[in-house]
Amino acid sequence: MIECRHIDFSYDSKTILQGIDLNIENGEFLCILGQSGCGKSTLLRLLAGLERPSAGEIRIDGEPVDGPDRHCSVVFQDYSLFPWMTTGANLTLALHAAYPDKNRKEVKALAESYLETVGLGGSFGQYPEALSGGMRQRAAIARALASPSGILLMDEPFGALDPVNRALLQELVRNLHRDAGKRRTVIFVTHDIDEALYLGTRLVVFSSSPGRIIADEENRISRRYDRTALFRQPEIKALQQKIPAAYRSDMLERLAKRSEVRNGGGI
Ligand SMILES: Nc1ncnc2c1ncn2[C@@H]1O[C@H](COP(=O)(O)OP(=O)(O)OP(=O)(O)O)[C@@H](O)[C@H]1O
Repeated sequence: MIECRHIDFSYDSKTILQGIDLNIENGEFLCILGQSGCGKSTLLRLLAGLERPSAGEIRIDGEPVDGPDRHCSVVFQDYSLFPWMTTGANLTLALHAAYPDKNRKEVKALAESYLETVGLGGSFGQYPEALSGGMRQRAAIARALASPSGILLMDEPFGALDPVNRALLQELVRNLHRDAGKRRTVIFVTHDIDEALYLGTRLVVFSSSPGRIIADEENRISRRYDRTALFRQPEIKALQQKIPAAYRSDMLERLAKRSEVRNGGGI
């Protein structure tokens, strides 16, 4: 379980996140939405232990996060692979760390099976630059899955993909999450509300300047239907209204504040 208690975060004097209280249960697929610059990636960096909160505390399974965290693996939009290593070597590196008792042959077989899982069988000896964007992102997902961490942090992982590859990878990640049950928690940043509704069992919306949680919605039916049927459900249609409404009210609030400041300043 991940607990964020009253998290504040600033860069220099600029407050990026303010008062984030968020508990995430094992097995959740939490999608984070919000305008550009509202601090979504910053929260992922805090969860991964790559930054530390200015105030508040993050705990994973009861332990405070105070450095790069072994519970988390990360997939970014720009394909988180080492470009100087083959796809296979990218995976075996993660696997050697995860399974120090396995020999080279066993680790290689395991890496090949992860590549197979994401539809990349046969790409073990290829370098990332020889793969298409969609293939690189599959390999990055395979590497994240190969690490023993139960928490997968995904930062707009499909943002650079064409619609067909995007849909295929959504399917892949959704199935992998469903099959892992409570063993895999996913925290997924996206700008795409429909992607969040298809993948997420819970959707959180951040306000901007500073980032605060302005909506927190459960999506109880996300795993019950295929894509076409899901988007016909009244619950999903309601969320398709509710989520943009949260964005709109945040924007109106900020515009109102700005005009208050202007009027106060006599402009
Ligand atoms: N290293 C840094 N130094 C100073 N400010 C930073 C740094 N990294 C990010 N910021 C600022 O922090 C704020 C939040 O950035 P972050 O990347 O978390 O936003 P985001 O919601 O993920 O945005 P996007 O949707 O565009 O990816 C932005 O205003 C950004 O300019």
